[in-house]
Amino acid sequence: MCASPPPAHAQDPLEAERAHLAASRAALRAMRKHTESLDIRDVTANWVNAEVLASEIAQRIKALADLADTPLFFGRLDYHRRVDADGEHGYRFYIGRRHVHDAKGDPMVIDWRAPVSQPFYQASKKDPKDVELRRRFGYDGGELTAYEDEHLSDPDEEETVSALLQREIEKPRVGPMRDIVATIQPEQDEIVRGALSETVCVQGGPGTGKTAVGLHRVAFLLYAHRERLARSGTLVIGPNRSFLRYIEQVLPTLGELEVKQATVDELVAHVEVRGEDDATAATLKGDARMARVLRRAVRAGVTLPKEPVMVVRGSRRWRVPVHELTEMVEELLARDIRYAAAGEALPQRIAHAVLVRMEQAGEAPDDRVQNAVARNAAVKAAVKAIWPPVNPAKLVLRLLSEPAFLAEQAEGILTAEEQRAILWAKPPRSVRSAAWSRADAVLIDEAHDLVSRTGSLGHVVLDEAQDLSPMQYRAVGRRCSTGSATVLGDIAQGTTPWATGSWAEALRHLGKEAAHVEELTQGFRVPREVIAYASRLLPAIAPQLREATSIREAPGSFAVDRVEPAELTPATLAACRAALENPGSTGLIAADARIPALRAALAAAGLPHVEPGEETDSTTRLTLVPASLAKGLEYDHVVLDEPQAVVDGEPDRRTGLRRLYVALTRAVSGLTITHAAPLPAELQR
Ligand SMILES: Nc1ncnc2c1ncn2[C@@H]1O[C@H](COP(=O)(O)OP(=O)(O)OP(=O)(O)O)[C@@H](O)[C@H]1O
Repeated sequence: MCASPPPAHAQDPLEAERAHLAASRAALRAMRKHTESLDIRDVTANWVNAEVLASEIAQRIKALADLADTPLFFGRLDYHRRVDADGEHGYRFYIGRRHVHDAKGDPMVIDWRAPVSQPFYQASKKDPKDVELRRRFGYDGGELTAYEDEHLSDPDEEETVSALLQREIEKPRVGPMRDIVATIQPEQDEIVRGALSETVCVQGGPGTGKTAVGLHRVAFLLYAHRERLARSGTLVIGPNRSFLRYIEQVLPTLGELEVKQATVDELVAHVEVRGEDDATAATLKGDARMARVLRRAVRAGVTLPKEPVMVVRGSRRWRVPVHELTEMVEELLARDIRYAAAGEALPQRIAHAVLVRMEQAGEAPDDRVQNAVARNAAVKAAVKAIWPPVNPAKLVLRLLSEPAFLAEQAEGILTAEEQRAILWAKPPRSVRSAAWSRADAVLIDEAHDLVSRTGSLGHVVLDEAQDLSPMQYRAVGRRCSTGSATVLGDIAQGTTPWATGSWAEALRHLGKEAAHVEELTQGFRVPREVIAYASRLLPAIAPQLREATSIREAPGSFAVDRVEPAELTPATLAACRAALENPGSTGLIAADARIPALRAALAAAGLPHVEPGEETDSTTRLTLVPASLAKGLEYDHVVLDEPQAVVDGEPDRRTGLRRLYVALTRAVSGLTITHAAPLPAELQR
C-alpha cells in the first residue's frame, strides 16, 4: 500500500506483484507469531476470562493460517485519489480474504469486505467509482502467474469479459464447494452487502450462485457487525446433512469459523421422528391454519374461576372474588403474551389484589409480602386449575389422537374431512412411543413457541427455501424474529407437495413481509446446451419463471443414449467410466428406487463410489446420488440414469418433473443421459 501515488517504475509488474505477495506472506506469518506469543497471564483477572481469551486467541491463530493453495490476495485497486475510509488510506489496495498488515500497522492486504474493497466488485466503465486501475490476479496453486488490467477511466479501452473470471468459472469441479470471493459479480455483490436489518429473498435458476451468495453474505455481515452477531448468532439452514457437508468449508476458508449449520428438521427436533405422513396429511400439517388450531389448543385448558381465592396469613383471611379473578384471566387471554408468561403473571396479579386489600385494611405490605402471597398454596392451587401448565408434545399428541378435542380446536378452521386426514388411525400411548413425523415435530415446535418464546438469532440464511411448508417457515421465522434473514430458492426446484406457492406468501409466513425479492439470472454452473434442454420443463413446472442464462463459454458435452431395457445398467456404468476419463468429479444421479441396483452393479464392476456429502479423492471420484438428495449439489460430469424413473418416483407429475429439473441441472462440464423408457414428453421437442 502506498501513501503516495504509485511510482512508474520500470520493474516487471508481475515481479513487483510477486514481491508484494512474498512480503504479505511474511507479514501474515509475523502476525500469527505475534498472536501465538501473546501472554494473557497479566491481562486476565480470573480463570474464566483467561479461558475465553485463550479460546479467542486460538480462533485468531487459526484464522491467520496462510493456506498454501488459497491466494492471499486476488485483486488490486488503484484509486485516482487518496482514499481515507475506515482507517484505511492510500491510493493502492490489494484485496484478499483477510487483512494483513506490516510491522508498522500499515495494511498490505485489505479484507474483501471492507468498504474500500467494494469497487473491486462494483466499479465499471460506466461508473468507475474513482478507480483508475482494477487488476485481477491469476494463480497456479499458491503461485502468482498472471494479471489482468482494466483502466476504468480510459475511454479508449474497450470493456471486455475477464479471462481470469472465465477461467475460474470453467475450472473442473472437484470436492466440496469453494468460495467465490475473487469473482463475485455485481448483481451478487448487491445482495452480499445488503444491510443487516434487511431480509432479502433471492429467486434464481439452478447454478446462479444463490448458495454462494448466501454464504458470502454471512461472511460480510459478520465482518460489518461482528460484535452484535457474536452475541446473537448466525445460522445457515440447508435441506439435508449431505448438502451441509458440501458447503461447510466455504465460511472457514473466508476466516469465519463460528457460523452454525442445521437442517429445519434439526431445529425442531423435540421428538424422535420415526413416522411418515402421506402427502395429504403432511400438506395439512404444514398449512399455516394449523398455527391457529394450536393457538386455540394451547389455551383450551384455561378454565374461568368458579370459586374465590382465599389466602390465610396469620390470623387474617383475604378473599379475591370470582369476578375479579375472571377479569384477570380474560385480560391475560386477550393479551398477546406467551402462555407460560401469562401463567407466571397470574399469581402475581392475584397477590396484587390481596395486597390492595391489605392496604385498604391499614397494613403496609411490601414486595416480599406480594411474592410470598404469590407462592401461597391456595394461590398456586387456583392458578393450576385456571391456567394449567401445557406440555407441547403432549398437547399435539392429544390433538392428533382425540377426534373430539381436535374438532373443538379446529372448528371453523379445518373441515371434518381435513381433521380426519390428520388424525392418527391408531393413537399412540405416549409421547415416547408415538411415530412422530417431520411435520408433527414442526407442530410441536409451534406449540413450544406458543408456550414460551423461542430465542431469536441475529441472522439466518435459509437455503433451498422453496421446499418449506408455511409451518416450517414459521419455525424458521421465530428463530430470526428480531434479526433478519436471507431466503434463497428456486420455485422451479420445489419438490414438496406442501411447498408454499409464492415468495410473497413464504415471506409472510416467515414474518418478514417487508422483504424484497431479488432475482439472479446469470448461471455459473450449467453449460448452455444443458440448461436449454432442462428449461424445456419450465412451462410445465414453473411457467412464470424465465430461463436462466449460462455465462459459461465452454460448450460442455451433452449426450442422450437410448438403449434396450436389459442394457440400461451396463450403459449407465459405461457412461460413468467415460465421464471418469475427465478430470473433476462425476455424479451418477438416479431415481431413489434405482439406487440399490446401481450400487450393486458398481460394486460388481469394481467401480468405487461414495455417497453424497462424502469426500471424493483421487481414487474415488464417483458419487452415487439418489435424485432426492441431488438438490444444491454439483458435479463436473453427471450421468443421469432413466429420467422417467426419476419422474415416477414422486407422488405427482409436476413434482416428478421438478425433481428431474434438479437432476438435469447439476452438471458443470458434461451431462450424459442413459434411458430405456421413453423420455418424459415435456423433454421431447
Ligand atoms: N461469481 C461467481 N464466480 C465464480 N463462480 C461462481 C460465481 N457464482 C456462483 N459460482 C459457482 O457456480 C456454482 C453454482 O453456485 P451455487 O451452488 O451457489 O448456485 P445455486 O443458485 O445455489 O444453485 P442451485 O439452484 O442448483 O442450488 C458453484 O460452483 C459456485 O461456486
